Amino acid sequence: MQIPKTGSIHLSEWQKNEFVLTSGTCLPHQKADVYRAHLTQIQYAWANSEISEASAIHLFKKYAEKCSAIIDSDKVEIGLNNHADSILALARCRQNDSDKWQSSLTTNNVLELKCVQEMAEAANKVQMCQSTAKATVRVGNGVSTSGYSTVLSKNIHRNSGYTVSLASSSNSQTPEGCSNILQNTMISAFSLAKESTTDLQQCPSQANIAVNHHKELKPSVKLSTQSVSNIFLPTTSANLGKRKACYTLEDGNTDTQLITKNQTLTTCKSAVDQGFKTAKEQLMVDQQKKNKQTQGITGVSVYGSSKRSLGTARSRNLHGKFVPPLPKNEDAEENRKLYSMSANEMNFPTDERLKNVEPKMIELIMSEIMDHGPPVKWDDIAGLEFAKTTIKEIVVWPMLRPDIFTGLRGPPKGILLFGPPGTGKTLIGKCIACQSGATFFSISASSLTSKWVGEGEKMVRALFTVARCHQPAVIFIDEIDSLLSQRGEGEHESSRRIKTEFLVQLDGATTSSEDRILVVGATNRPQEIDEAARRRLVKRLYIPLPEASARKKIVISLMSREHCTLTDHEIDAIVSQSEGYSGADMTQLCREAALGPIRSIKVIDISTITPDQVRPIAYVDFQSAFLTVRPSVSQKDLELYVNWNKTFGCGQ
Ligand SMILES: Nc1ncnc2c1ncn2[C@@H]1O[C@H](COP(=O)(O)OP(=O)(O)OP(=O)(O)O)[C@@H](O)[C@H]1O
Repeated sequence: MQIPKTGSIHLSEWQKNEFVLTSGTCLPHQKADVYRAHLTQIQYAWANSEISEASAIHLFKKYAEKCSAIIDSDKVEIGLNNHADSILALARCRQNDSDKWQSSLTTNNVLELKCVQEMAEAANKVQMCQSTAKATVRVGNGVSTSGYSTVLSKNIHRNSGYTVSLASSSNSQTPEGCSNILQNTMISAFSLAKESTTDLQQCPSQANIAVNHHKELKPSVKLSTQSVSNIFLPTTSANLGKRKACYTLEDGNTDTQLITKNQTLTTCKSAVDQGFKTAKEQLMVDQQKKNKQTQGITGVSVYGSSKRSLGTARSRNLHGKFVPPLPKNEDAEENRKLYSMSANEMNFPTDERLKNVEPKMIELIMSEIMDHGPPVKWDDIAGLEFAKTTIKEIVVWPMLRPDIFTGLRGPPKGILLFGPPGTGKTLIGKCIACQSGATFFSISASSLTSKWVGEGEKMVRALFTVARCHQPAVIFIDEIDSLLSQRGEGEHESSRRIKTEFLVQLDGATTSSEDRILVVGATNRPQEIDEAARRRLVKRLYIPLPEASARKKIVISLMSREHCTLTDHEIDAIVSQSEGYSGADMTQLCREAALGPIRSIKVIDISTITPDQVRPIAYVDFQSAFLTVRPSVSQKDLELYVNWNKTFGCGQ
């Protein structure tokens, strides 16, 4: 064994202690005392340059670890930690009496505590028996620097539930001397604590009291609920000139900075810290680790916290950029994997409401039904002025200002957009979501009945549940007629169940004033929707074919992004020629015309031609396009819409 040889490490004392250790009859607390004494001696020796820095670090670490192993061990035979456990258990029992308990202890009234006053008195007594040595004690958030302080803290904690550190400055009055006096103080502190639940409750948070008994200073007491007192051992008076360190620990600074000649104690401290942790410190470290883990996982969570993050992401301002709830980049695969894991596997806090929903369904809804496309502005929708104005008034404003649109002004929970295909119903649904800051879920009703055979009903339930978690939300159901068609003889059982579930969910959204969910149904066959469903979709808006002005707007808008030579006159000619075309037809017409210049390139040149060599789109290309792109809506169908609008529609 490596034994320091000279000076303040008294060889005889060291050997005597070693003998106690190896006697075989040594009790845990005696062993701990021996190690503590060793630690003290090592520090003295180092402070007086009697041993090298390297030796000091090595020895300090070694004995600090040994000491800690005894103090922190919960085993009755070899450890001392059981007392603390008993106190904590006792405290917990008391705590159960009142969950709402709050400590009455404050930094001001703690000075009036009997135990604190007694401790101050004890400090004075210790001071009397001190030599001229000096000690500096600082209270901080840092971990204990010396095994010695920890041992003292432990002793006191065992008895009182308080963590108290005493700075002893004497090399002759090593901890035993001080702790004897402190024992009495702490016993009374504990008695005091026992008398009051309040005081016992203080145990977990541990009032840390540090007594500064610097000779020239009056004893002072500091208390901080989360701090661990620190103590730095002093030098002897005989070696003041050789004193190595000015030890400083700032309150609240866990990265202790010890200003020493060679930063020695810092090294020493970190060496000690690595192996020497009190039970409380270990608990705090473990707790922090746990918290970090939870936060880390929550960071990628889509549910639970995501409810907030999605909410934030979507609560953009009116013209803010649409932020998709899921990143559409290489992380998508990662997210996909995460969603496919069950909530339990992921071990993150899920939204309570999602607990009964199959993770598989949540994944589908998040990845396939929740829309992540580019934002749509009202201006992107050509024409349809009446529908747009109505929707802004009855849906978007109420969603933006639910505080004003209350009671009778409350928004409808379901609207129906009906009209010929390709007239912008989906665009409107998306625009409502974007402009009202809502999450947009878009699903085709036919996929509910065909894609998730046997599971459509569950899917409807899951969809509304997820939407509820991401409010405000717009659920757009295309081809809603296939979901809500009138009941007939041949109606399949599963379709009937889906429909029932949908109506139940819609009713739920309607009756709950807190839910900010809007169902937008779109159909080309409004006449097939049954009465019950029609009644629930209170606002039924006709989305007709685009008028001339709207068609012109579509052409101009699409051509503005291309290299084209269309004159105003030519555009007007295209508009008049496209009477009866839907918005989608107009788009298709423009696409077809845009291919004209490419078609005029010789096949042999297609691989070498540069983009600027491709000629601009011209009127002639539209003439050709009209030959292949025909209107998709028949006059007969149009009449049907107009009639249905007259009967059930809410428009002009
Ligand atoms: N009013 C419009 N303004 C601008 N573009 C439009 C308009 N109507 C349709 N379009 C174009 O047609 C495409 C299809 O429109 P959308 O999907 O909204 O029609 P829809 O009425 O939902 O059709 P469907 O009934 O077949 O589902 C749009 O992407 C857009 O390019």
